[in-house]
Amino acid sequence: MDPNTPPLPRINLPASLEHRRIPALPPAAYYIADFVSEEEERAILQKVETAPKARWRQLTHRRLQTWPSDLVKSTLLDSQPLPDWLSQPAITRILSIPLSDSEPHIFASSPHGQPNHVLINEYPPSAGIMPHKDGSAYHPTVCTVSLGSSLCLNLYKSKEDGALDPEPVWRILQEPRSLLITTGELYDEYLHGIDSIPADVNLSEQSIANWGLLRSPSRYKDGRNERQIRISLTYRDVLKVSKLGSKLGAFFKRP
Ligand SMILES: O=C(O)CCC(=O)C(=O)O
Ligand SMILES: [Fe+2]
Repeated sequence: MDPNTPPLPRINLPASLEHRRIPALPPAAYYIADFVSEEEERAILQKVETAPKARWRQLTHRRLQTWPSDLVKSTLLDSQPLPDWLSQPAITRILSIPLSDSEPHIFASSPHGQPNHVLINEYPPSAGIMPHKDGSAYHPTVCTVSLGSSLCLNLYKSKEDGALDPEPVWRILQEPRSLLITTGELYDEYLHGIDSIPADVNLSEQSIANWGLLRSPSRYKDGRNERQIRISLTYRDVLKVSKLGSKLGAFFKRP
């Protein structure tokens, strides 16, 4: 190849999110299989892995980091911006995709016009997360970048009596380097969770809501996904930001 030929753009984003809407789901969820390149994935994983030890919070089966900091009473103490490696390329790319031909990007109607908080979860192969809702601290738009391994996110509905129906209503397969965006009813009315199992099974066009948008559906034609370590980056806009944060920052300082 001519050494002067510029490298081909590795990421082809859709012209709008509408092109990547998951049609089987209530309004609205979007899935972009190739959201970051392999090179970008490696660079982000390296940053996550080499973060200072004090950044990690160890739970029983998984560990997590919060950037720029933990919430205090559902409030983000506005002491530091997100580091570059979390805003580039992910936030820039999210903001560059219009919702539709006639609408701006998905955070245009959120209080800060973009995500201001990132939760990083690391799941060993058999780890998951109990069904839950994300609560009222955030604007109801969740952007999840998956790295390292595929797994299924389950969506559940509460029964009339408020109890959880243990059978998921839908399953979404998240491949490495993908972006999943969930909004609206999916945020307010449904719960989401990840099974604590070493492999996702019974994967098929019938059982996986975003099958038609997967990068490599043929990889799962035996219906199985053996899990490896998966890292997820969850981008959200925290509604309440305290300017006091910069003054209190010293008390909540993170390395
Ligand atoms: O890792 C994921 O995809 C989900 C994480 C999640 O639901 C949360 O941290 O609230
Ligand atoms: Fe969640």
